[in-house]
Amino acid sequence: MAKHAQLVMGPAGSGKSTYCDAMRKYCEEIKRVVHVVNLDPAAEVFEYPVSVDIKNLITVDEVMEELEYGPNGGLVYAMEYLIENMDWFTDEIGDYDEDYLIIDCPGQIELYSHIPVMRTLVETLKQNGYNVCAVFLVDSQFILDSCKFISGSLMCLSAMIRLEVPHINVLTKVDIIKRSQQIKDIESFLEMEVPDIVERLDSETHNRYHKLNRAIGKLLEDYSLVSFLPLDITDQESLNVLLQHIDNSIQYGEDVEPQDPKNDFPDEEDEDDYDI
Ligand SMILES: Nc1nc2c(ncn2[C@@H]2O[C@H](COP(=O)(O)OP(=O)(O)OP(=O)(O)O)[C@@H](O)[C@H]2O)c(=O)[nH]1
Ligand SMILES: [Mg+2]
Repeated sequence: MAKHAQLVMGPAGSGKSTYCDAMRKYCEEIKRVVHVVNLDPAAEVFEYPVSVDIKNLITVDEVMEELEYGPNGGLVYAMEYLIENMDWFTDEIGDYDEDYLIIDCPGQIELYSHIPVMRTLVETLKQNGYNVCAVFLVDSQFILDSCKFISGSLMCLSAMIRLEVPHINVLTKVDIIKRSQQIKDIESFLEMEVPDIVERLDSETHNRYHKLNRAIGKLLEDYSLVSFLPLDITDQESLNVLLQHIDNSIQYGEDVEPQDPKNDFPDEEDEDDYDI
């Protein structure tokens, strides 16, 4: 039987560890046996029980002390050390062969952009029989205008292209957006077609960038990338919809009906939006 894992990635503070805990709790409620793997060698406090912890292999503090690296260099060194010790990782996850893994990654963006750590990790998981879904989290507050939206989308695209596994982009902290009355701004981005986003971008940038705006728009359109699933972790139904998308992408379970992420925005006035 195929094994299944979510690789939870995204920039610093985007809500990865909070998501891992919320998703773990939700999975436990629906009687799915899950284990959370911590791959952040600088993490200090955990909300979730840690089943596999990179800190048992190496910590950023050790690297900083012994090699006199700074925190970012220390993190990169520790992740490269993990890659050189993939046997350790394979042994550790081997204890949870039957179960679903949720893997909490560090937030340094260079891990996703220009060093091959995540790619090697994904390859190792695949070799061990795992179907992996990349769950890429972006803080919803960072896509509230078209420039940020485009840069967030390109960040997701770069991770997606490097990993070559099913990929789901998630907008986190929607509970905050709901409270601050900015939900309509986010909704308008999620509903917008790429040409409209480019038009909006044009109106916010100098003429000399318009050609570039269109080229970026085409890139995003070609990869069908402007697709985010909004997540309000205070709403069980929001977690349910996201989990169904992830399950569907990695063929977990048999009766999962796919839905268009753009239609799944959690709407306080219309709870029926979530009915599947
Ligand atoms: N209200 C709200 N706060 C959130 C949510 N997700 C995360 N936070 C808060 O955002 C901060 C960062 O969350 P983390 O889960 O630590 O983010 P992270 O991506 O794991 O951060 P790094 O590991 O440092 O990259 C914390 O203060 C969380 O409590 C959310 O869905 N809603
Ligand atoms: Mg974290």
